[in-house]
Amino acid sequence: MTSTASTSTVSGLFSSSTTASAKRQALRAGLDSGTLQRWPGAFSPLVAKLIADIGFEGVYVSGAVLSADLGLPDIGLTTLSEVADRGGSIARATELPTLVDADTGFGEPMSAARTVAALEDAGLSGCHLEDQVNPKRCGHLDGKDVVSVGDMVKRLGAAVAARRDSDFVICARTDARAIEGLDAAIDRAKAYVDAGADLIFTEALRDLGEFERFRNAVDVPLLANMTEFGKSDLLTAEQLTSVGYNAVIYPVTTLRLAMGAVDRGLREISSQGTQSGLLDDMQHRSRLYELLRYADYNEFDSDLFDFTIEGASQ
Ligand SMILES: C[C@](O)(C(=O)O)[C@H](CC(=O)O)C(=O)O
Ligand SMILES: [Mg+2]
Repeated sequence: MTSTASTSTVSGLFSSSTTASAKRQALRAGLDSGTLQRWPGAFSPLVAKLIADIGFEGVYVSGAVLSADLGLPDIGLTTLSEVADRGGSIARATELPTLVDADTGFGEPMSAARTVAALEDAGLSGCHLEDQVNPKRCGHLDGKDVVSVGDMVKRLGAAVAARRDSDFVICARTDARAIEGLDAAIDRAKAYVDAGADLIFTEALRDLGEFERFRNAVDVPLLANMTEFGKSDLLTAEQLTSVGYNAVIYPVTTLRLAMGAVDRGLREISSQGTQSGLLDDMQHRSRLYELLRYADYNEFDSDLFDFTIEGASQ
């Protein structure tokens, strides 16, 4: 080491400086705050850093994105270890709380219990468990099915019992709207609250009126899923706030944005033989280095940092 790093410079460089327990408290405080908590999906730890930098309240880790990233469809093929590992890497990269998609809990109630323990160990702030049958599928596709209320209550009960940090948020998702209708979905949500759910994920509601009806019927924090090209209208943060929702996820949005740009960019390189016309669409090296806090690592060891914007070719 060529220089002595101060504690403040080193803080958060190798893992977040906020403890898992403090992040869980922050998540709960956000849900109680009366302000809509906005949690974009991070397809990587780097994206989680950008989400924090732009000023969102939390980070979401999507099962659909995690599967797609592995080149797989979202049909329950991913494992608990893959989700805990990737979710943990993302949670570690940010000071914000991170909620992770735990699908159906990866099996029977005992597996749902083990899922909660593993996700707590990985430093996540909460997870959602859904009432779909195994194998599950994307909640905005037709042909999905749900387990009985009793089976989901057992799944949730096991998850709640396994929790060691009482601030770890257990979110129950009901997929029933698209199968049994809104009233049945609301009844299920009430049963899930009685089973110990802290937050209800109201999947695939159609329009603002349905979100409002859900809000009026259920007395715990509610989460809206603003995924694109699905069954729900894309409501604004203001609209969701106006009907009293507490949290919103944009689960696949950053992946769709990035993949759209990569698709266009690869086509241009293929047709033009160069990427030079694409530079304005790219994140600049200096912005990447800012997000990664390159300069602070350099202060830790001044042999590391050799980049200045002045010296860059573009
Ligand atoms: C929220 C979700 O569970 C996810 O895995 O991100 C998906 C999102 C999507 O496929 O658009 C879902 O709604 O089922
Ligand atoms: Mg999912």
